[in-house]
Amino acid sequence: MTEPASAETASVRNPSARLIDGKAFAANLTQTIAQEVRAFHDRHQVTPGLAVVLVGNDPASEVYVRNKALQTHRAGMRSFMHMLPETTSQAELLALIGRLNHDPEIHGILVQLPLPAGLDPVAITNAIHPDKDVDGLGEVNAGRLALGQPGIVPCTPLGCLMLLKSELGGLRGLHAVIIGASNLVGRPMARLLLAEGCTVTVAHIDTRDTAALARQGDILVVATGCHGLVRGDWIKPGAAVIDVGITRISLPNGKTRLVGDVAFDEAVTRAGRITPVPGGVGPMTIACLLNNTLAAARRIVGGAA
Ligand SMILES: Nc1nc2c(c(=O)[nH]1)N[C@@H](CN(C=O)c1ccc(C(=O)N[C@@H](CCC(=O)O)C(=O)O)cc1)CN2
Repeated sequence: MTEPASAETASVRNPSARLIDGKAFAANLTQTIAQEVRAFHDRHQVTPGLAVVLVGNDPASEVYVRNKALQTHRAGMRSFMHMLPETTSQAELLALIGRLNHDPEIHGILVQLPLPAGLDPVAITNAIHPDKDVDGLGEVNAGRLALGQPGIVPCTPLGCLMLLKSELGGLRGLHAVIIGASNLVGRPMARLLLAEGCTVTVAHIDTRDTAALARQGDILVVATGCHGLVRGDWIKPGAAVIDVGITRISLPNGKTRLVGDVAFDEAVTRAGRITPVPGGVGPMTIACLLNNTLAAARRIVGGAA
């Protein structure tokens, strides 16, 4: 009698993973948020407002904050951009955050990272009022997530979780391996997956034999900023691979290209599902920011829809 194909043999016979289309998912989510923003406005005569603060001239950050403003408008919310010079002092930035904390037209505040050297990202993130901390990076919201309490969840891990749940359904009992332990992605991702009932392993810069750990993951989330780190043979056949890395590399023809932390051409022959770069996790980060801003406005205005 022929044995039924396991996830492993099926994936080896079918060498191309299913692409997880984060761009399409994010577009749908943004459309739903826009409808909810209209309903919220009809009920409360309030338009959710998001303040984004950029210090300095990092070209990638400039692209991200421009896209945030564009998507905020598309969702029917108000966008308040604060573009500050590289020379901005910690005291000046804290004073701005203080004003935004008290501004009734602002329901969400975000300071774009990374900040220029000399500014303390921890002190600055913690200065944002927890109810307006739509990045979920301050100690109050991070603490709530660590304790399994409701709060605002960081945008990129929230986006990864939405993609995983829509692809896999329930995650309970799966082994999730996360490579990278940053406060922005790896740590909150671990807490979210733990809350979903996954067994979670976090590999980091000092981990020995990360490849061997990665091979155990039914889910593999990679957020290291080290492009091409994860090779095809690091991936458990049939695994769901979420590539958070985005690096712009130069090509021999003088052009540039965005690539992830996963060697995509190799991974696609082993994984069951995989996010591309671009078009995978990145667009979800901005859609989840809109999601968090609407949720913050709902809480601030009175908890109603
Ligand atoms: N305060 C924060 N700073 C940073 C965060 C964050 O969540 N909060 N995340 C990243 C950058 N980021 C959002 O800020 C971000 C990165 C990438 C994308 C995105 O849509 N990427 C596209 C490609 C875009 C391009 O052409 O360059 C994709 O992957 O398809 C959105 C947001 C660090 N800082």
